[in-house]
Amino acid sequence: MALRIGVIGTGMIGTDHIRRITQVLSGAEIAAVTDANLDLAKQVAQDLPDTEVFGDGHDLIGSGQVDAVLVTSWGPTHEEFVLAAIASGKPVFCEKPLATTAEACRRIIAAEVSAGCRFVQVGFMRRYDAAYRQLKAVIDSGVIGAPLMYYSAHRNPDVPSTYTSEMAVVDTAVHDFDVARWLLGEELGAIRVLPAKQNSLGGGLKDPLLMVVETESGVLVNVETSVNIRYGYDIRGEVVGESGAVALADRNQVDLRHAGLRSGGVPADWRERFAVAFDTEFQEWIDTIASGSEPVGPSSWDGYAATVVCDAGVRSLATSERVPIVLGDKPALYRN
Ligand SMILES: NC(=O)c1ccc[n+]([C@@H]2O[C@H](COP(=O)([O-])OP(=O)(O)OC[C@H]3O[C@@H](n4cnc5c(N)ncnc54)[C@H](O)[C@@H]3O)[C@@H](O)[C@H]2O)c1
Ligand SMILES: O[C@H]1[C@H](O)[C@@H](O)[C@H](O)[C@@H](O)[C@H]1O
Repeated sequence: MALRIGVIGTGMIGTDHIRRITQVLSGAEIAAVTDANLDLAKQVAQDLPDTEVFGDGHDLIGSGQVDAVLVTSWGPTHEEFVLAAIASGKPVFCEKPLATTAEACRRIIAAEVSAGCRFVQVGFMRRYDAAYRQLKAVIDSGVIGAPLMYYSAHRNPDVPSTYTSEMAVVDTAVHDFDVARWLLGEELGAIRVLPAKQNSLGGGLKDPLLMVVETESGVLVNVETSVNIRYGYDIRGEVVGESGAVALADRNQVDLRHAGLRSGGVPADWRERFAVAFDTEFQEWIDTIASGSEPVGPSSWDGYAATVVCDAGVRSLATSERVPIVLGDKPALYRN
Protein backbone atom coordinates (compact mmCIF):
# COMPACT_ATOMS: atom_id res chain seq x y z
CA MET A 1 0.00 0.00 0.00
CA ALA A 2 1.23 3.50 -0.80
CA LEU A 3 2.52 5.64 2.06
CA ARG A 4 -0.20 8.24 2.75
CA ILE A 5 1.46 11.63 3.19
CA GLY A 6 -0.22 14.74 4.60
CA VAL A 7 1.32 18.07 3.52
CA ILE A 8 1.25 21.18 5.73
CA GLY A 9 2.03 24.23 3.60
CA THR A 10 1.19 24.19 -0.10
CA GLY A 11 3.38 27.13 -1.14
CA MET A 12 6.37 27.07 -3.45
CA ILE A 13 8.33 24.09 -2.16
CA GLY A 14 5.25 22.25 -0.85
CA THR A 15 3.74 22.12 -4.33
CA ASP A 16 7.09 21.16 -5.86
CA HIS A 17 7.38 18.22 -3.43
CA ILE A 18 3.75 17.23 -4.15
CA ARG A 19 4.59 17.21 -7.86
CA ARG A 20 7.61 14.98 -7.36
CA ILE A 21 5.79 12.59 -5.00
CA THR A 22 2.82 12.23 -7.37
CA GLN A 23 4.52 12.45 -10.77
CA VAL A 24 8.14 11.36 -10.39
CA LEU A 25 8.53 9.03 -7.41
CA SER A 26 6.88 5.78 -6.37
CA GLY A 27 5.42 4.31 -3.20
CA ALA A 28 3.54 7.31 -1.81
CA GLU A 29 0.43 9.38 -2.34
CA ILE A 30 -0.78 12.76 -1.10
CA ALA A 31 -3.69 11.86 1.19
CA ALA A 32 -4.19 15.29 2.75
CA VAL A 33 -3.13 18.92 2.45
CA THR A 34 -3.60 22.09 4.43
CA ASP A 35 -2.37 25.67 4.29
CA ALA A 36 -2.96 28.82 6.30
CA ASN A 37 -4.38 30.04 3.00
CA LEU A 38 -7.10 27.40 2.65
CA ASP A 39 -8.03 28.50 -0.86
CA LEU A 40 -4.50 27.66 -1.94
CA ALA A 41 -4.74 24.20 -0.34
CA LYS A 42 -8.09 23.60 -2.06
CA GLN A 43 -6.67 24.66 -5.39
CA VAL A 44 -3.73 22.26 -5.01
CA ALA A 45 -6.05 19.40 -3.94
CA GLN A 46 -8.23 19.91 -7.03
CA ASP A 47 -5.52 18.46 -9.22
CA LEU A 48 -4.95 15.43 -6.98
CA PRO A 49 -7.10 12.31 -6.75
CA ASP A 50 -8.59 11.51 -3.30
CA THR A 51 -6.79 14.25 -1.39
CA GLU A 52 -8.64 15.71 1.58
CA VAL A 53 -8.22 19.35 2.59
CA PHE A 54 -7.90 19.90 6.36
CA GLY A 55 -8.64 23.16 8.17
CA ASP A 56 -5.28 23.13 9.97
CA GLY A 57 -2.11 21.17 10.46
CA HIS A 58 -3.11 19.63 13.77
CA ASP A 59 -6.31 18.10 12.36
CA LEU A 60 -4.29 16.75 9.43
CA ILE A 61 -1.68 15.17 11.71
CA GLY A 62 -4.36 13.57 13.90
CA SER A 63 -6.26 12.15 10.92
CA GLY A 64 -6.36 8.38 10.41
CA GLN A 65 -5.88 9.03 6.69
CA VAL A 66 -2.29 10.17 7.14
CA ASP A 67 0.67 7.82 7.77
CA ALA A 68 3.44 10.45 7.53
CA VAL A 69 3.66 14.24 7.60
CA LEU A 70 5.49 16.68 5.32
CA VAL A 71 6.02 20.15 6.83
CA THR A 72 6.61 22.83 4.19
CA SER A 73 5.06 25.81 5.96
CA TRP A 74 7.00 28.89 7.10
CA GLY A 75 9.95 28.25 9.42
CA PRO A 76 8.43 29.68 12.65
CA THR A 77 5.52 27.20 12.39
CA HIS A 78 7.70 24.08 12.04
CA GLU A 79 8.17 23.37 15.75
CA GLU A 80 4.48 22.98 16.59
CA PHE A 81 3.81 20.62 13.68
CA VAL A 82 6.93 18.52 14.24
CA LEU A 83 6.09 18.16 17.95
CA ALA A 84 2.49 17.23 17.11
CA ALA A 85 3.65 14.57 14.63
CA ILE A 86 6.01 13.07 17.22
CA ALA A 87 3.17 13.07 19.80
CA SER A 88 0.98 11.20 17.26
CA GLY A 89 3.75 8.69 16.60
CA LYS A 90 3.97 9.69 12.92
CA PRO A 91 7.17 10.16 10.88
CA VAL A 92 7.67 13.74 9.82
CA PHE A 93 9.79 15.22 7.04
CA CYS A 94 10.43 18.88 7.87
CA GLU A 95 11.86 21.31 5.34
CA LYS A 96 14.72 23.39 6.72
CA PRO A 97 14.88 24.93 9.24
CA LEU A 98 13.89 22.29 11.80
CA ALA A 99 12.89 25.27 13.94
CA THR A 100 13.95 28.89 14.10
CA THR A 101 15.41 28.88 17.63
CA ALA A 102 17.82 26.54 19.38
CA GLU A 103 15.35 26.19 22.29
CA ALA A 104 12.63 25.00 19.93
CA CYS A 105 15.02 22.45 18.37
CA ARG A 106 15.92 21.24 21.87
CA ARG A 107 12.23 20.68 22.63
CA ILE A 108 11.95 18.54 19.48
CA ILE A 109 15.05 16.56 20.49
CA ALA A 110 13.62 16.07 24.00
CA ALA A 111 10.35 14.75 22.54
CA GLU A 112 12.16 12.22 20.35
CA VAL A 113 14.51 11.16 23.13
CA SER A 114 11.61 10.59 25.49
CA ALA A 115 9.80 8.57 22.79
CA GLY A 116 13.02 6.55 22.38
CA CYS A 117 13.11 6.67 18.58
CA ARG A 118 13.56 9.00 15.62
CA PHE A 119 10.55 10.39 13.82
CA VAL A 120 12.08 13.45 12.18
CA GLN A 121 14.04 14.01 8.99
CA VAL A 122 15.18 17.53 8.05
CA GLY A 123 15.28 18.73 4.43
CA PHE A 124 18.99 19.22 3.87
CA MET A 125 18.87 18.01 0.28
CA ARG A 126 22.53 18.64 -0.58
CA ARG A 127 23.39 15.38 1.19
CA TYR A 128 21.44 13.62 -1.61
CA ASP A 129 23.13 15.41 -4.51
CA ALA A 130 25.30 13.04 -6.57
CA ALA A 131 28.20 15.51 -6.76
CA TYR A 132 28.23 16.17 -3.00
CA ARG A 133 28.03 12.41 -2.34
CA GLN A 134 31.03 11.90 -4.60
CA LEU A 135 32.88 14.72 -2.81
CA LYS A 136 32.24 13.00 0.52
CA ALA A 137 33.30 9.61 -0.86
CA VAL A 138 36.64 11.09 -1.98
CA ILE A 139 37.24 12.76 1.41
CA ASP A 140 36.31 9.56 3.28
CA SER A 141 38.62 7.48 1.06
CA GLY A 142 41.57 9.42 2.50
CA VAL A 143 43.09 10.06 -0.92
CA ILE A 144 43.52 13.83 -0.30
CA GLY A 145 44.74 13.29 3.25
CA ALA A 146 43.17 15.00 6.25
CA PRO A 147 40.91 17.92 5.22
CA LEU A 148 42.31 21.33 6.21
CA MET A 149 40.03 23.87 4.49
CA TYR A 150 36.63 23.85 2.82
CA TYR A 151 35.50 26.63 0.45
CA SER A 152 31.75 26.81 -0.05
CA ALA A 153 30.23 29.40 -2.38
CA HIS A 154 26.45 29.85 -2.33
CA ARG A 155 25.25 32.30 -4.97
CA ASN A 156 21.64 33.23 -5.68
CA PRO A 157 20.79 35.38 -8.72
CA ASP A 158 18.41 37.49 -6.62
CA VAL A 159 16.15 37.29 -3.57
CA PRO A 160 12.65 38.57 -2.73
CA SER A 161 12.18 42.06 -1.26
CA THR A 162 11.29 40.43 2.10
CA TYR A 163 14.82 38.97 2.36
CA THR A 164 16.97 40.47 5.13
CA SER A 165 20.73 40.44 5.71
CA GLU A 166 20.26 37.89 8.55
CA MET A 167 18.55 35.54 6.09
CA ALA A 168 21.84 35.14 4.23
CA VAL A 169 22.91 33.26 7.37
CA VAL A 170 19.72 31.49 8.52
CA ASP A 171 17.99 30.84 5.20
CA THR A 172 20.87 30.51 2.75
CA ALA A 173 24.16 29.57 4.49
CA VAL A 174 22.30 27.06 6.69
CA HIS A 175 22.80 24.56 3.82
CA ASP A 176 26.55 25.23 3.74
CA PHE A 177 26.80 24.73 7.52
CA ASP A 178 24.97 21.41 7.33
CA VAL A 179 26.94 20.13 4.39
CA ALA A 180 30.24 21.17 6.03
CA ARG A 181 29.37 19.17 9.19
CA TRP A 182 28.39 16.18 7.03
CA LEU A 183 31.39 16.30 4.67
CA LEU A 184 33.95 16.79 7.42
CA GLY A 185 32.27 14.53 9.98
CA GLU A 186 32.61 16.95 12.87
CA GLU A 187 30.85 19.83 14.58
CA LEU A 188 31.52 23.50 13.92
CA GLY A 189 33.11 25.36 16.83
CA ALA A 190 33.09 29.10 16.05
CA ILE A 191 32.01 31.55 13.36
CA ARG A 192 32.94 35.02 12.19
CA VAL A 193 30.80 36.81 9.59
CA LEU A 194 32.42 39.54 7.50
CA PRO A 195 30.45 41.75 5.11
CA ALA A 196 32.34 42.44 1.88
CA LYS A 197 32.09 45.63 -0.10
CA GLN A 198 28.34 45.99 -0.64
CA ASN A 199 26.77 44.83 -3.89
CA SER A 200 24.94 47.92 -5.16
CA LEU A 201 22.30 45.65 -6.76
CA GLY A 202 21.27 44.34 -3.33
CA GLY A 203 18.90 47.08 -2.18
CA GLY A 204 20.87 47.82 1.00
CA LEU A 205 21.46 44.21 2.06
CA LYS A 206 24.79 43.25 3.60
CA ASP A 207 25.77 41.25 0.54
CA PRO A 208 28.04 39.43 -0.17
CA LEU A 209 29.14 37.91 3.13
CA LEU A 210 32.19 35.84 3.98
CA MET A 211 31.71 33.49 6.92
CA VAL A 212 34.84 32.02 8.43
CA VAL A 213 33.87 28.95 10.42
CA GLU A 214 36.21 26.80 12.48
CA THR A 215 35.43 23.15 13.03
CA GLU A 216 36.17 21.61 16.41
CA SER A 217 39.45 20.16 15.06
CA GLY A 218 40.49 23.44 13.40
CA VAL A 219 39.48 22.93 9.76
CA LEU A 220 38.60 26.34 8.29
CA VAL A 221 35.29 26.51 6.42
CA ASN A 222 34.88 29.61 4.27
CA VAL A 223 31.31 30.26 3.22
CA GLU A 224 30.52 32.94 0.67
CA THR A 225 26.91 34.03 0.29
CA SER A 226 26.12 36.26 -2.67
CA VAL A 227 22.40 36.72 -3.11
CA ASN A 228 22.31 39.23 -5.95
CA ILE A 229 24.83 37.70 -8.30
CA ARG A 230 22.43 37.92 -11.27
CA TYR A 231 24.23 35.43 -13.58
CA GLY A 232 22.55 32.32 -12.11
CA TYR A 233 22.32 29.95 -9.15
CA ASP A 234 25.85 28.80 -8.54
CA ILE A 235 26.87 26.33 -5.86
CA ARG A 236 30.58 25.62 -5.50
CA GLY A 237 32.63 23.63 -3.07
CA GLU A 238 36.24 22.56 -2.68
CA VAL A 239 37.98 20.68 0.11
CA VAL A 240 41.72 21.14 0.46
CA GLY A 241 43.47 18.26 2.18
CA GLU A 242 47.04 17.57 3.28
CA SER A 243 48.03 16.02 -0.04
CA GLY A 244 45.29 16.89 -2.52
CA ALA A 245 42.10 18.82 -3.18
CA VAL A 246 38.66 17.85 -4.44
CA ALA A 247 35.97 20.16 -5.82
CA LEU A 248 32.43 19.96 -7.15
CA ALA A 249 32.82 19.92 -10.93
CA ASP A 250 30.91 22.05 -13.40
CA ARG A 251 27.68 20.31 -14.23
CA ASN A 252 27.20 20.75 -17.94
CA GLN A 253 26.39 17.82 -20.22
CA VAL A 254 28.02 19.62 -23.12
CA ASP A 255 30.80 22.13 -23.54
CA LEU A 256 29.90 24.80 -26.09
CA ARG A 257 32.67 26.39 -28.19
CA HIS A 258 31.46 29.20 -30.36
CA ALA A 259 32.68 32.55 -31.68
CA GLY A 260 36.00 32.28 -29.92
CA LEU A 261 34.45 31.39 -26.54
CA ARG A 262 34.00 28.21 -24.54
CA SER A 263 30.82 28.12 -22.37
CA GLY A 264 28.27 26.09 -20.45
CA GLY A 265 25.06 26.83 -18.55
CA VAL A 266 24.50 27.87 -14.95
CA PRO A 267 21.23 26.72 -13.27
CA ALA A 268 18.51 29.35 -12.87
CA ASP A 269 17.57 28.52 -9.27
CA TRP A 270 17.70 25.92 -6.49
CA ARG A 271 14.82 23.95 -8.02
CA GLU A 272 16.86 23.33 -11.18
CA ARG A 273 20.20 22.78 -9.42
CA PHE A 274 18.88 20.32 -6.83
CA ALA A 275 15.91 18.73 -8.66
CA VAL A 276 17.48 15.27 -8.74
CA ALA A 277 18.78 15.61 -5.17
CA PHE A 278 15.24 16.38 -3.94
CA ASP A 279 13.93 13.35 -5.86
CA THR A 280 16.56 11.09 -4.28
CA GLU A 281 15.97 12.58 -0.83
CA PHE A 282 12.24 11.86 -0.98
CA GLN A 283 12.46 8.43 -2.62
CA GLU A 284 14.90 7.27 0.08
CA TRP A 285 12.66 8.74 2.81
CA ILE A 286 9.51 7.11 1.38
CA ASP A 287 11.21 3.72 1.03
CA THR A 288 12.59 3.87 4.58
CA ILE A 289 9.32 4.94 6.20
CA ALA A 290 7.21 2.52 4.12
CA SER A 291 9.42 -0.35 5.29
CA GLY A 292 8.57 0.56 8.90
CA SER A 293 12.08 1.83 9.72
CA GLU A 294 13.06 5.05 11.45
CA PRO A 295 14.29 7.84 9.16
CA VAL A 296 18.03 7.69 8.45
CA GLY A 297 18.56 11.12 6.84
CA PRO A 298 19.45 14.42 8.52
CA SER A 299 18.14 14.18 12.08
CA SER A 300 16.74 16.56 14.68
CA TRP A 301 20.30 16.83 16.01
CA ASP A 302 21.48 17.95 12.56
CA GLY A 303 18.65 20.49 12.43
CA TYR A 304 19.54 21.70 15.92
CA ALA A 305 23.27 21.98 15.16
CA ALA A 306 22.57 24.02 12.02
CA THR A 307 20.26 26.36 13.93
CA VAL A 308 22.86 26.92 16.67
CA VAL A 309 25.46 27.82 14.01
CA CYS A 310 22.94 30.21 12.43
CA ASP A 311 22.26 31.87 15.80
CA ALA A 312 25.99 32.40 16.33
CA GLY A 313 26.31 33.66 12.74
CA VAL A 314 23.56 36.24 13.22
CA ARG A 315 25.28 37.47 16.38
CA SER A 316 28.57 37.76 14.53
CA LEU A 317 26.93 39.56 11.60
CA ALA A 318 26.04 42.38 13.99
CA THR A 319 29.63 42.88 15.22
CA SER A 320 31.91 40.83 12.91
CA GLU A 321 33.34 39.27 16.07
CA ARG A 322 34.19 35.59 16.41
CA VAL A 323 31.31 33.83 18.17
CA PRO A 324 31.76 30.36 19.71
CA ILE A 325 29.24 27.65 18.79
CA VAL A 326 28.15 25.63 21.81
CA LEU A 327 25.98 22.57 21.23
CA GLY A 328 26.12 20.61 24.48
CA ASP A 329 25.95 16.82 24.68
CA LYS A 330 24.60 14.80 21.80
CA PRO A 331 21.95 12.31 23.02
CA ALA A 332 22.69 8.63 22.32
CA LEU A 333 19.69 8.49 19.95
CA TYR A 334 21.69 10.53 17.44
CA ARG A 335 25.07 8.84 17.83
CA ASN A 336 25.41 6.25 15.12
N1 LIG B 1 15.55 22.91 0.91
C1 LIG B 1 15.50 24.04 0.22
O1 LIG B 1 16.38 24.36 -0.57
C2 LIG B 1 14.33 24.96 0.41
C3 LIG B 1 13.94 25.78 -0.66
C4 LIG B 1 12.86 26.63 -0.47
C5 LIG B 1 12.19 26.66 0.75
N2 LIG B 1 12.61 25.85 1.76
C6 LIG B 1 11.92 25.91 3.06
O2 LIG B 1 10.58 25.47 2.90
C7 LIG B 1 9.70 26.23 3.73
C8 LIG B 1 8.61 26.86 2.87
O3 LIG B 1 9.22 27.72 1.94
P1 LIG B 1 8.44 28.20 0.61
O4 LIG B 1 9.47 28.87 -0.23
O5 LIG B 1 7.63 27.10 0.03
O6 LIG B 1 7.47 29.32 1.22
P2 LIG B 1 6.04 29.76 0.68
O7 LIG B 1 5.72 31.04 1.36
O8 LIG B 1 5.99 29.71 -0.80
O9 LIG B 1 5.06 28.62 1.23
C9 LIG B 1 4.82 28.40 2.59
C10 LIG B 1 3.33 28.10 2.76
O10 LIG B 1 3.11 27.78 4.16
C11 LIG B 1 1.84 28.30 4.48
N3 LIG B 1 1.75 28.41 5.93
C12 LIG B 1 2.31 29.32 6.74
N4 LIG B 1 1.96 29.09 8.02
C13 LIG B 1 1.15 28.00 8.02
C14 LIG B 1 0.49 27.27 9.03
N5 LIG B 1 0.55 27.62 10.33
N6 LIG B 1 -0.23 26.19 8.66
C15 LIG B 1 -0.32 25.83 7.35
N7 LIG B 1 0.29 26.50 6.35
C16 LIG B 1 1.02 27.56 6.69
C17 LIG B 1 1.77 29.65 3.75
O11 LIG B 1 0.44 30.10 3.61
C18 LIG B 1 2.43 29.30 2.42
O12 LIG B 1 1.48 28.91 1.43
C19 LIG B 1 10.58 27.22 4.48
O13 LIG B 1 10.90 26.71 5.74
C20 LIG B 1 11.83 27.32 3.60
O14 LIG B 1 13.01 27.65 4.32
C21 LIG B 1 13.63 24.98 1.60
O1 LIG C 1 15.14 28.91 0.85
C1 LIG C 1 16.08 28.97 -0.20
C2 LIG C 1 16.74 27.62 -0.38
O2 LIG C 1 17.12 27.11 0.83
C3 LIG C 1 17.88 27.64 -1.37
O3 LIG C 1 18.52 26.39 -1.39
C4 LIG C 1 18.90 28.73 -1.04
O4 LIG C 1 19.87 28.77 -2.05
C5 LIG C 1 18.22 30.07 -0.94
O5 LIG C 1 19.17 31.05 -0.64
C6 LIG C 1 17.12 30.06 0.12
O6 LIG C 1 16.48 31.31 0.15
